[in-house]
Amino acid sequence: MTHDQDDPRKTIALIAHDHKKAELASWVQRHAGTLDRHRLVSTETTGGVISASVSLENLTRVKSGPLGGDQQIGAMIALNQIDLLVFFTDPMTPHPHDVDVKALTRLAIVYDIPMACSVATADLIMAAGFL
Ligand SMILES: O=C(CO)COP(=O)(O)O
Repeated sequence: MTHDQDDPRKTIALIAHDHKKAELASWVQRHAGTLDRHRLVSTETTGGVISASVSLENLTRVKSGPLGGDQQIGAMIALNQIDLLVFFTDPMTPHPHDVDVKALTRLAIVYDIPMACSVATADLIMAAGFL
């Protein structure tokens, strides 16, 4: 995904662990009008669940998280191509790709981009008028 400096749209990464995908899909549904004015990028399975519940013009998908998708999004953050990370993590379930999850959230902090790991924080970012 290219990042055109003259394009006023932001790029938002949307990711959720399996037990949080429904929550993310309903959050996206609630904010679809605003979100779809921007570029959206999602890991494969998350993007599928979102697309099944809400139709979005601007959603592209990278690989599934455990197959490298989290690292793809992390690389985009390192290239300054992501403005907001909405990543609903599941703190109750172990994940085989936990190191990738940690690397992704770490890079969001390193590059100081807003990151929401829960509905409450994601709602606050929307209420702040960030998008
Ligand atoms: O595993 C993920 C985040 O760590 C998300 O990947 P999927 O959207 O493919 O399930």
